[in-house]
Amino acid sequence: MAAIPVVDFALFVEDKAGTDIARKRLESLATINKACREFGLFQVINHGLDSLLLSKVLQNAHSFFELPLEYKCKFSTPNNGMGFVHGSGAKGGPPDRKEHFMFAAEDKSTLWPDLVPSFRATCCGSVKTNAETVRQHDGHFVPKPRSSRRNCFDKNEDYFNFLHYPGCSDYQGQVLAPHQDGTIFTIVSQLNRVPGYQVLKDGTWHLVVPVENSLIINLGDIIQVWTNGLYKAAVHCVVANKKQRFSFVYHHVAEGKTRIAPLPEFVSDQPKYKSFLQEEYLKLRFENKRLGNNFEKNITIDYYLVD
Ligand SMILES: O=C(O)CCC(=O)C(=O)O
Ligand SMILES: [Fe+2]
Repeated sequence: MAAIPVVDFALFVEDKAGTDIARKRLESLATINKACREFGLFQVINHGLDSLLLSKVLQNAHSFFELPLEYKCKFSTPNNGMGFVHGSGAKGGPPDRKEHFMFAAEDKSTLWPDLVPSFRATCCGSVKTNAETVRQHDGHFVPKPRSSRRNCFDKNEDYFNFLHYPGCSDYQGQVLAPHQDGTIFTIVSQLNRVPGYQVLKDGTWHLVVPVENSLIINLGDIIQVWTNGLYKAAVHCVVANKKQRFSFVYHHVAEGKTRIAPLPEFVSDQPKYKSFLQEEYLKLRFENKRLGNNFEKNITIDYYLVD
């Protein structure tokens, strides 16, 4: 079975010179490049996200999801998909066996659960450190469009999601349906290291074993379009585990008005995708889900394929 690489990001920040470190950096970049083409995903260690902060995030997730459903539902905002969501999953497909709390990095209107006093501060702290990690490392795997570089990341429209998958003793199937993220990329922390996250490659599902203090970097649709299909948006799902599982997921998106299209340096023949706005694609996906369209009709990036 093909192994999913674990890349050490410390290599890129260490203030060291020399041929040995230069060689290791090049090797890691080659590993990342291969993983992005094959899986659309790799794991990283020494990523700059403080393990103490992540353990606080886990404590908060425990405290919040243990609260009664009735209380948690007060934090639902169905018109924008943010806040607390119980279950969900596309209509016509199996329901997802999970609950989550989603918030946008810059959204001041988020309602925070008062019964978990440190929830908000921990979340906001993680926004900052995630953003720093991205700034430091995204150049190793994100081919940024030169023309729109300036406006693409100026405005932070990123969003975060806490997920809780209750332990399943009588069910072994998927608890989060297979999908690709409509983002540039997504950073997943398998908070309590309970396995479940799987990625599809050549028709086979591969478990992404949670290595201590690691994060999953999973490429989204936007990188697939920018690279004209060279890099894959990871097809991923979560399968049931006897133990409850917590994850913390950071969705990194381009500024809404960014026009997304294959970058010229990746197009040798024909562009495979038509151009679109990042916000238009996210809205289309959300509306499609909200209106309960058929499972088969889920909007994916194939919607923009050139005929
Ligand atoms: O819970 C996980 O590990 C993955 C969640 C996920 O794929 C998502 O939020 O898009
Ligand atoms: Fe996802």
